[in-house]
Amino acid sequence: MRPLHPVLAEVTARIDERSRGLRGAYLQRVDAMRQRPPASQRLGCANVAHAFAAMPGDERLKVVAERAPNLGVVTAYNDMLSAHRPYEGFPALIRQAAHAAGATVQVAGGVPAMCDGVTQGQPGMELSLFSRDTIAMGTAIALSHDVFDGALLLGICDKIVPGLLIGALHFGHLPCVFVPAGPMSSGLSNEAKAKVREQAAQGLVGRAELLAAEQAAYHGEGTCTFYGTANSNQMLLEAMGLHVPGAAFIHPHAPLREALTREAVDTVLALAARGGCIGHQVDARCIVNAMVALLATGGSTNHLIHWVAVARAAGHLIDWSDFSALSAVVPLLARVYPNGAADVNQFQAAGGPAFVIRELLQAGLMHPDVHTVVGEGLAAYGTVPGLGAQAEVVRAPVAAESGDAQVLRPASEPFSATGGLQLLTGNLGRAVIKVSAVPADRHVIEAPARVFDSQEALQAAFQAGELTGDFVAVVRFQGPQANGMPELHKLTPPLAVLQGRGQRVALVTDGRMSGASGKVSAAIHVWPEALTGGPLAKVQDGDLIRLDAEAGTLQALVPQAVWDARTPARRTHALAEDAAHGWGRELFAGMRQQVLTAEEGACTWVPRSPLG
Ligand SMILES: O=C(O)[C@H](O)[C@@H](O)[C@H](O)[C@H](O)COP(=O)(O)O
Ligand code: SF4
Repeated sequence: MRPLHPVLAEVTARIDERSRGLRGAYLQRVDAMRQRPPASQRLGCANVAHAFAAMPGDERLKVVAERAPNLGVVTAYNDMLSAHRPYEGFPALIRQAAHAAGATVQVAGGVPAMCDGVTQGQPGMELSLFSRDTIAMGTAIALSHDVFDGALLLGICDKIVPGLLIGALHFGHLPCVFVPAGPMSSGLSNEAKAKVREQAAQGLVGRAELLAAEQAAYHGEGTCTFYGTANSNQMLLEAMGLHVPGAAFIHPHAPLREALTREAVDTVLALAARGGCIGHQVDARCIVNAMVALLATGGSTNHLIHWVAVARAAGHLIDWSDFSALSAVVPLLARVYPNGAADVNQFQAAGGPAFVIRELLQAGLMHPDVHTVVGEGLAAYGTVPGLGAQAEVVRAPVAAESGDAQVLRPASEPFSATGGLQLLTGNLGRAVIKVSAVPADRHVIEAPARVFDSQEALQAAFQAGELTGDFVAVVRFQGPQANGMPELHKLTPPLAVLQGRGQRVALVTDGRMSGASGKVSAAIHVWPEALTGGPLAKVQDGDLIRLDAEAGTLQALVPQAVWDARTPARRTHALAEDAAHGWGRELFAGMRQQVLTAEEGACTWVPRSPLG
């Protein structure tokens, strides 16, 4: 194993340095909570009676008189996400496993979970980003009953894992284990699905054909099989040691899935017995390992927002310059759609997270000496699980070679020498771009601006055949304060059609894209956002815009005096009203008011700093 790469050491050290005060105060609170007596001794009699009133008598005795460990489950089960549908039966299985181990279990609470696939391109998507901190608050409400010796967190998709993690980190004294449910089996490939979408965008196929293709792609229980935000969450939880090793990408109804869930119960009980807790586990090295895992796999751009917020919840301050510094030395080891043709099942079959982690550890590109839920050291996550003779989980080291060199590469011969995510700076603000999914000849785009104040306006211009020649689509007023920073993934098919016709196109927006977005050059998460007078509000149709992912720049090539003389545009009253009403958007007005910038994690619970 090579020594730790100096850039990892340097980035980790600077995170520790800038976070010293925040992290120190956080750990003080964690340790004070850890020193208290067990729940049934520290709460008042009425509290204890209420907490365990509904438990069967023998269990009540165990937890109150015999001080058996009591586990809290926070579940994001619902029928809306194919990924979360399998969770319906998990609590019963977890209860069974806990009883077998002499412990008790209570479902501490449920949290909401939005399916970004259902809301993509719909008004509901404007609640999506804020659902993350709503889930964090729901997790806190569940755990605030304060009668737990450990927690099991059931969640997979986009905002749900970050939300559960942010919430649980505010109970950093607890040992916590995430319990995944696994991916859907492979259906129509993501590339074939995208092709039908582009045909539909051109009117070449009708709704019946498009629906048939979509339903052939999304056809059963489990997480969608592209490498979007949900599956990036799974990869990062493995890299943080917050799953039992190799739990991420096993099908929900595989026999091994049940064994892994049972193992998670034993694991959190053993962690509690050792005095482990999530607050100490998620240290700066753990956060850097997650950042590296994201970069090495071309993971979702949403994690450039969410993991800043997750880090903040544990008292760490990270920013896009940290990601950018790591991206310069972390090789791209995986090509999974949208960064390639394969899906997450093929990624798992080729070696999966275990292969990536083993390769990065060998190359000195991950911290090896970290806390995990199964013990000290990340090497345990370079193994793959299987089912033993007694239906128990057995593990073996992941294969030395990749099972498919088109999907997974060793660190010695990566797909590219740098990670797939790039910071952009310039007179249009700070932004990020995922280059790993963009053809190399589209990494630099210089073309006239076409300015839109909504995604619908761009779609209408496309349908009217107005988007001719080369252009940079500036879609603004999509920031967190404006309308909740929705994903604009519905713009991928029209822009991909135009790119396919040979037009050189790019997107620049203060909004987000989906983790499933890919082949069109997109500078996203631009801040300061247009609503607050940020530079995008000054861009006018015809301005020459240069997006240069190689140089890391995003510029309006407008004479300085002209630029300075411009007054930032304001969105229409109709757009402002639309962003504030309907679909419950009124309920999130407070979050739109106090949300921080994308680079500060779009946190809604942290006071805004004067710079923000
Ligand atoms: O960030 C993400 O990964 C996306 O939000 C993803 O969760 C969402 O479901 C996609 O939009 C679905 O992809 P399609 O819209 O292409 O089906
Ligand atoms: S991956 Fe996206 S579309 Fe699929 S279930 Fe999760 S949130 Fe919904």
